[in-house]
Amino acid sequence: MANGGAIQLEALGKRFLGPSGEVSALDDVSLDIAEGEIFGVIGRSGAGKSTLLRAINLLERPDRGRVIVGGTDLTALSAEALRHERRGIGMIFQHFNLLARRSVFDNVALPLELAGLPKSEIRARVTPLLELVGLADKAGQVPAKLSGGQKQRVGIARALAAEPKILLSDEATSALDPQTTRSILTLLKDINQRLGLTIVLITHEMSVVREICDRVAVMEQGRIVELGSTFDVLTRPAHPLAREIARGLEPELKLDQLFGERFSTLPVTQSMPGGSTILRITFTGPNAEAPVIADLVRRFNVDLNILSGTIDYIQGRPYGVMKVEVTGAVEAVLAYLKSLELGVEVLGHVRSALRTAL
Ligand SMILES: Nc1ncnc2c1ncn2[C@@H]1O[C@H](COP(=O)(O)OP(=O)(O)OP(=O)(O)O)[C@@H](O)[C@H]1O
Repeated sequence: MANGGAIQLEALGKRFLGPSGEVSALDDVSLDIAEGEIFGVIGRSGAGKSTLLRAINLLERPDRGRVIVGGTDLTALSAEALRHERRGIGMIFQHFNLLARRSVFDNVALPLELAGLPKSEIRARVTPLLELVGLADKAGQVPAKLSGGQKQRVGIARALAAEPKILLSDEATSALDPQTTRSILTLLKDINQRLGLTIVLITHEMSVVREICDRVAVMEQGRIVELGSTFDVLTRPAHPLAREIARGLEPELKLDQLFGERFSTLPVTQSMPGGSTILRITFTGPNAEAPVIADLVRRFNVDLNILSGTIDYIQGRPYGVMKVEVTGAVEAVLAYLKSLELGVEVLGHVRSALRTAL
């Protein structure tokens, strides 16, 4: 089927009756996911991420709207036809969902057994999958003997057994330590590139999104509140929640602890002469790698104290964030930074130590 891994969600709605009344888990959600894309859905607990993911294979049937996968409207299919289409959509889970008594090989073979494939064909499919996920030497082990990362590799191999076009990942790395998370994400990226698989993953960790997603949707109360390339959402978030999540990746700088009661987020006024201003500068665009700090000091003769700085690569593009304390011609500094198309935000102001002492 051409375009088998493309997903179109059209005006999905889903309500649940919870203990405190009706909850709108999906509120008019429309979304196109391209074949071969790694798409992330992020948001707080209860935002509707799982409901959205599970709507893609109709494990959760929406009350309203259409789910079109590879050009086929799943919501219009008979139970039998839906079962068939679902084979094209694999799924992996936070808690792996492996069968404890079955060996690694037999766990991966299970969907093929259920589909009635002959033993020889099952072997011919499972063996290369175990190699793909790096578990060829564990085929005879039971899951209890494996680490969390290895269990998730079994889950991935099992999800791939039916040769799906789409892989849904439901918090697949949430139970893993950061290093194992990284290795699983690397594996998913590898699978995406080698097999051209579309991957839709939900997570509450922006670090996961940053690592592998091409695009990301941010959800809140059943709605998509921000949608864009991972780079754009991380570096230029528009919605307050997206901003908060993106900022969560930056090292925390407690300005009120650093400067005590001299720090204020209120705009600078005449009552605070001689103070300094704290700026957050983001380095993207054509001047992302220009020596801006030295330039500022030279041009405007300001005092500039670097409080924190990070440089990151998102989807292979450099992105830096620096927090600085500027004493002197702040207005001119702000105008200059903006003219360079750098992001700049005033985080607050610090009264001069001298005035406090008086
Ligand atoms: N089967 C259900 N019955 C009743 N309410 C449900 C059911 N499934 C989900 N909900 C509610 O729908 C809303 C969205 O839930 P959902 O699990 O999709 O959110 P989520 O973003 O995946 O959250 P989490 O990260 O905690 O898994 C929540 O308010 C949840 O309590």
